[in-house]
Parts: sequence; structure tokens; C-alpha cells
Amino acid sequence: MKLTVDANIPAAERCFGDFGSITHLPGREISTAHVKDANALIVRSITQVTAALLADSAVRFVGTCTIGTDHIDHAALAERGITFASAPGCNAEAVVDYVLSSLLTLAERDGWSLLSRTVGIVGVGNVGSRLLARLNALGVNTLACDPPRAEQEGEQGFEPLDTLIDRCDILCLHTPLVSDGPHATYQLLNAQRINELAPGTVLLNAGRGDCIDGLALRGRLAGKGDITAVLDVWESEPDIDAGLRDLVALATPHIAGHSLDGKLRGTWMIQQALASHLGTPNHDAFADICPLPALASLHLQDALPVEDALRVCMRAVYDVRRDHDSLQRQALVEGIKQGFDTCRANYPLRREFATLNVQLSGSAVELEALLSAAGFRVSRLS
Ligand SMILES: NC(=O)C1=CN([C@@H]2O[C@H](COP(=O)(O)OP(=O)(O)OC[C@H]3O[C@@H](n4cnc5c(N)ncnc54)[C@H](O)[C@@H]3O)[C@@H](O)[C@H]2O)C=CC1
Ligand SMILES: O=C(O)C(=O)[C@H](O)COP(=O)(O)O
Repeated sequence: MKLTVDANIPAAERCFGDFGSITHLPGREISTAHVKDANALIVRSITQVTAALLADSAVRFVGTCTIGTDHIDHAALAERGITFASAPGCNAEAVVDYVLSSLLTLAERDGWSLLSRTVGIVGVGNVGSRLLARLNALGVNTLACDPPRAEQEGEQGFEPLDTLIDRCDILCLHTPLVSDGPHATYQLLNAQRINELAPGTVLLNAGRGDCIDGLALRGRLAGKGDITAVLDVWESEPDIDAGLRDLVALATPHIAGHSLDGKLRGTWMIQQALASHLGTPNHDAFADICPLPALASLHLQDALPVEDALRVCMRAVYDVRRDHDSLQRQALVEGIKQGFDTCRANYPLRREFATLNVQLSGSAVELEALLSAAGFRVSRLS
């Protein structure tokens, strides 16, 4: 069996090598010639899997080691009877870590407390619901908007988007890119909604870039400059609007979900799906392919204010400022388009909050609750 596999998929040889011979290629370069003789195509989010790509190919299985599937032409796959698998939820915890890192960083920079803000979450699926759960556990006031879920489950607990925009201090977008239909998300945050954001609002997008009208956002940031933006996803990646990037408080190259755990979970889920497609026994357990963290534990005394203690633990595992700085630096070296992809290809090792065991001494009852609410494992030293 021949497999064409995105070169940025970690543990690809380990997870797919037993199935056949692998050709590793940069995701943006995979073309019809590369998939002509392949039986399986394994991608991440940057390979457009279209009817044209598959027109003349032997591919019978397409797997994407990602949550999002907007790069896949589902109809073209169905028409050809090609089996498809994605990796729902694989990196959802990593995205939540990213959001908490961003918000706690801005809170420190601008002198406010996350714990006293109202966070509106748009798109309450695998990512949004985990974010909601962690924020609620932290005691942060939250509002949720998810019309498809509200339609299915009832309105209770969900707000219409415009009500949520009116009532929140922080607006987090975690929607998939849906181009048409009653719940389309393309430019969900259009010029009108961007202009209606109250001064002081923090707008964070870790869903898909096209869910926001970037030109309108750039206009608001350059004009009144009275809101703060955190963008991980952009229109026209990797050739993003450098002018917009300059105005964004935290600008990262679509890496919110790039924890090692999240990437490996994606690879592993597609390994399982391919094994089931081929009717072969399942291969590894996830624990077999996921290494132990380099920083397994940290000992904290009960001396810091709780939000500072949260930041210490968070930054021991992941600091979003590193990713913001590396995009700025790399864009200066080779321009924004190439710099964006270089940062992603050379992404440093990052683990999830849940890999860190925070050991507490003293009677830090409030801190213990907050750290575990934020996603860390917590134990007490006697
Ligand atoms: N920046 C990054 O690195 C990452 C980005 N993503 C993006 O985040 C998206 C969400 O991820 P998951 O939560 O795992 O997906 P999911 O499919 O579990 O949840 C998406 C939720 O959005 C809701 N939704 C759909 N249309 C909506 C609308 N018009 N308004 C409000 N809500 C709407 C759905 O009902 C669903 O509950 C993915 O589709 C992907 O595009 C995912 C992982 C990493
Ligand atoms: O899972 C998704 O959906 C994502 O957006 C991925 O985390 C993006 O990963 P890459 O495909 O950009 O490596």
C-alpha cells in the first residue's frame, strides 16, 4: 500500500509505517501527481483535498489529523466512494490552553482580572464546551452562542450572537468555517458587528480566519483602536494581512491547537480509522506514542495572589508570547507569508496544561481549586 502523508504530521512513520510505504510531502505542495498512485492520503488542515486533486488517483482513504474539515470536499469524496476520517476534539484542550494563556497575558498587561470578566463563547462544540467548562470552574462569568445546538437542544443556556456581543467583555470565536446554509459562519463577525463591539472588548479568534471580516477589523483597530484583538487564524493564510497583524495584540500563526499531545492524538485517531478501514487490528494505544513531559511537576508555595500563581503554572507549560514573538521575528527575516509557515513547520515542543502536576504546600484551598479548574493536575505535599 502507498501512503502520501503531510511531512508536518508527527509520528507518521511510527503510526502509518506498518500499513505500507510513505511519501512525506509539505502539505501545501501535495498535487495530483503525488496522489496518482497513492492508496491513502493523510493530511492536516493546509492541503485542499478537492475533486481535482483526486481526479485521477487510486486513493481509497483520506484522513485529516485535525478537527477542522473545511479543506475537504466531502461531496467529491462521497462521489468516489472514498472513506474519510477526521480527528474530532484531538487538539481541543490545546486550544483552550491557548485561550487561557492569551487572556491571562492580556489581563496582566492591561491591569484587569480575568476572574471578573464576562466571556462570550461562539461555537460551543469540542473546543467551546471545554473552554466553557474551564472558565465556569474558574468562576468566570460565561455566555454561550451556538444556534445549531440551540435548535437541537433548546434555547436554554444559549444566547443569540447579537445579545452575546452586547453583554460580554471578551468574545471568543470557536466556529468551524461554514460557507452557506442557515448557520453559515463566513464573516460571522461582519463590519456591522465589529463596529458594535463595546470599547474595551477583547476579541479572540481561534476558529477559522474567514469567520471575521479582516478588513473591517483592521479598520476598527486602526481607527478608534479601542478594542483588543487576539488572532490565531487569518484570512488567506499563510499570506495574511501584515497591516492587520501589526494591530493585533497577540498574533500567532494558526498554532492554537499545536500541542504535541494534540498533534499526536490527531495522528493516532487517523491510525485507528485507517486500521478500521482496512479491517486490520488496531495498532497502538495513545499512551504508547505520547512521551512523558520534560516538566512533569512543579512545587508552589501558598504565597502568590491566585491569578499570578495561575500565570506561573501556565507559563511553565505554555506562553503564548513566545508564538507571537516568533511570528514577528520570522516575518522580519523572510516576509509574512514564508515566516508564517516557517513558524508552523519549526514549532517548538509544547505540552498541555494537564501534563503538569502542581504540588502545593500550605493550606492553599482556593489555589488548589483554581489550578485544577484551569486544567492542571494538583497534589498536596504534606
Ligand atoms: N486554531 C487552531 O489551531 C484550531 C482551530 N480549530 C477550529 O475550531 C473549530 C471548532 O472546533 P471544535 O469545537 O472542535 O468543532 P466542533 O465541530 O466540535 O464544534 C463546532 C461548534 O460550532 C457550532 N456552530 C456551527 N455554526 C455556528 C454558528 N453559525 N454560530 C455559532 N456556532 C456555530 C456547532 O454547532 C458546534 O457546536 C474547528 O472547526 C476548526 O475550524 C480547531 C482546532 C484547532
Ligand atoms: O485541528 C484543526 O482544525 C486545526 O486548525 C489544526 O490544529 C491546525 O493544524 P495544522 O493543520 O495547521 O497543522
